[in-house]
Amino acid sequence: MTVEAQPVSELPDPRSLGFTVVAEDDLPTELTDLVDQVRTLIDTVAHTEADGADLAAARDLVAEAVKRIDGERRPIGALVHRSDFEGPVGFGTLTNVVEGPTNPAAPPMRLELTEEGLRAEVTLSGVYQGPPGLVHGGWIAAMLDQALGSASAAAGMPGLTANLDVNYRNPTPLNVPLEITARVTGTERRKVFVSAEIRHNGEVTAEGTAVMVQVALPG
Ligand SMILES: CCCCCCCCCC(=O)SCCNC(=O)CCNC(=O)[C@H](O)C(C)(C)COP(=O)(O)OP(=O)(O)OC[C@H]1O[C@@H](n2cnc3c(N)ncnc32)[C@H](O)[C@@H]1OP(=O)(O)O
Repeated sequence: MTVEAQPVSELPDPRSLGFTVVAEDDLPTELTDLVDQVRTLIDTVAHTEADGADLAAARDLVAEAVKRIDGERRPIGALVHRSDFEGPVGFGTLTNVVEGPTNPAAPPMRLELTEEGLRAEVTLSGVYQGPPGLVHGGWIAAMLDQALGSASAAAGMPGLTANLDVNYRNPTPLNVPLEITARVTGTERRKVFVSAEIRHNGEVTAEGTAVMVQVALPG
């Protein structure tokens, strides 16, 4: 197998396909600060032992906050463009559940380009719990899928996951830094083969491989 990334310049700009695109740098800091605060709220609500009166007061405050910002909404499918990725490979969905910058349900994770592929560090709170003290296996798969798909896209070959294979090698703990790495390992026609790992303290806790299939875009 060989890695034959198509020239990035041949990829269409999603704006030309009718997608709404927001530049990440144009997202108001008030919005990204709010996302961080809501993330804290979710974790706090999930673990609180506050009494009924405080819970009722908090519910009313949250309801008031929702009323304050509810109104015009960006469309489902709106994309965000990261300026640190060159050209068309820098697009992702704004509310992507693993990495979307406006999605408080997403962990605070950001994949960065490296010489061989992509890398991120993330610490998952108890909101992502499966077994006691450990990250849910579905979330492990989701983070690997995101890293695998993004590695293919960052190499100029965006596509959809056709097959995802995950091996859970060791328990993945909550509330500690995790490292995620991913890279393209080969291509065959429209198929892109990718591999990724999650590590804690240098030890692999989970690894995944995927077949991404590049899809023809209308245009
Ligand atoms: C840009 C920002 C980056 C964001 C990263 C996001 C990461 C998240 C990625 C995802 O979660 S994507 C969402 C989950 N995946 C899907 O919803 C995909 C659903 N499946 C499909 O839409 C189609 O099955 C698919 C596009 C994957 C393939 O259908 P096609 O009709 O285009 O392909 P076709 O059946 O002609 O097969 C093309 C090649 O792929 C191979 N293939 C297809 N399905 C496969 C499979 N399941 N496993 C292995 N190989 C497969 C197939 O054998 C063939 O290989 P060959 O070239 O050797 O003939």
